[in-house]
Amino acid sequence: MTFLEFVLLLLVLYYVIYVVLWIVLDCNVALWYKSRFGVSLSTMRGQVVWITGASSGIGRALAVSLARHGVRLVLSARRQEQLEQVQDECLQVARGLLAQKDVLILPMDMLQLDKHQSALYSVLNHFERLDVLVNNAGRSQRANWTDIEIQVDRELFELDVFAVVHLSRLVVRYFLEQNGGRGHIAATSSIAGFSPVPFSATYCAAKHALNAYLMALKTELRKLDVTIFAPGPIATDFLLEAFTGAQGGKVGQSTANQKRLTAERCGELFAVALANKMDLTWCGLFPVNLMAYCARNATLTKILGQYMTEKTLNKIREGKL
Ligand SMILES: NC(=O)c1ccc[n+]([C@@H]2O[C@H](COP(=O)([O-])OP(=O)(O)OC[C@H]3O[C@@H](n4cnc5c(N)ncnc54)[C@H](O)[C@@H]3O)[C@@H](O)[C@H]2O)c1
Repeated sequence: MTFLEFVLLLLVLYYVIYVVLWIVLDCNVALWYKSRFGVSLSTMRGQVVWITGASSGIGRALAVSLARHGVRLVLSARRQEQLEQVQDECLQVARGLLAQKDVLILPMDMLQLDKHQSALYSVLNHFERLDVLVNNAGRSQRANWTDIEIQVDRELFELDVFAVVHLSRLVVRYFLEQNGGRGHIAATSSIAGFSPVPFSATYCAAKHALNAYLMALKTELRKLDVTIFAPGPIATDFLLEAFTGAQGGKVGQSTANQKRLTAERCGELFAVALANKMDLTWCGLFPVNLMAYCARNATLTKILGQYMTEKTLNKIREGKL
């Protein structure tokens, strides 16, 4: 065998192994590797992590994963009662690593931008520090592109983009002015944030915009850690509250019996991404993971676009394939 043939063989082997990993793993290879051999979550013990949208789904699962390792938490969402339940769950799994004062409940509506500053003061008064902000609160969408009212585009962007950017700016200023420029901003984006899917045009655009805002932040402030965590379909109740195309509309559907990654697994992987300060990671069951890889590669995206019909894409994201 010539040297060239040997190199080609290695290249083919490399791709074969990678494709197999894309099929069997439920997240990107780097995240899977960090979950096994990366920095342990216990290195975050004592840090203060503020999670928005912590009352249910991914936010709740992330809070529980972090609490297990003694990470101090600020839990924000609109519903106090649900936040109290998450607080109880966190204290239970922490098994003595956390006391009640270590899990602060801070109810807030992300859309009330004028309350963001006082919410940040409350966090700092309570803990005297903040290490990580996780922008997780958000709503999805199901609607035909042509039917979406412009008010819906605006409302979705208000919550999924502008509220996140506003709160993040305040926290980044705190990092710059009182923390030597060090700190960590994270957000729950979506695979739809780099690989558009049908019937969620505003949502796809919002998550793309969010990614761009955060990537731009990282280019300006290199000392800052920025994590974009992009899940595929996850088994949460997010479709109950998801936007439609009509103003005031909600999809009101359950995701029960759909093929989706569990919120618990998603929360664990998100926690690993934070502990390892990863910049862009994603998770999802086959074929979502494979699609995410293709979307990151322009040539593969073109090929995928030619063979995936809108029906197939929709089946995948609705957990029916
Ligand atoms: N479930 C999925 O398949 C999936 C996939 C990719 C990305 N995501 C993203 O994950 C994040 C969490 O969604 P989820 O699936 O856990 O759904 P969820 O509905 O269980 O959680 C959404 C959270 O955001 C909060 N929230 C909504 N509007 C708010 C407001 N105005 N102010 C404060 N909090 C508000 C809710 O109370 C809840 O705590 C969202 O940003 C969503 O876009 C979800």
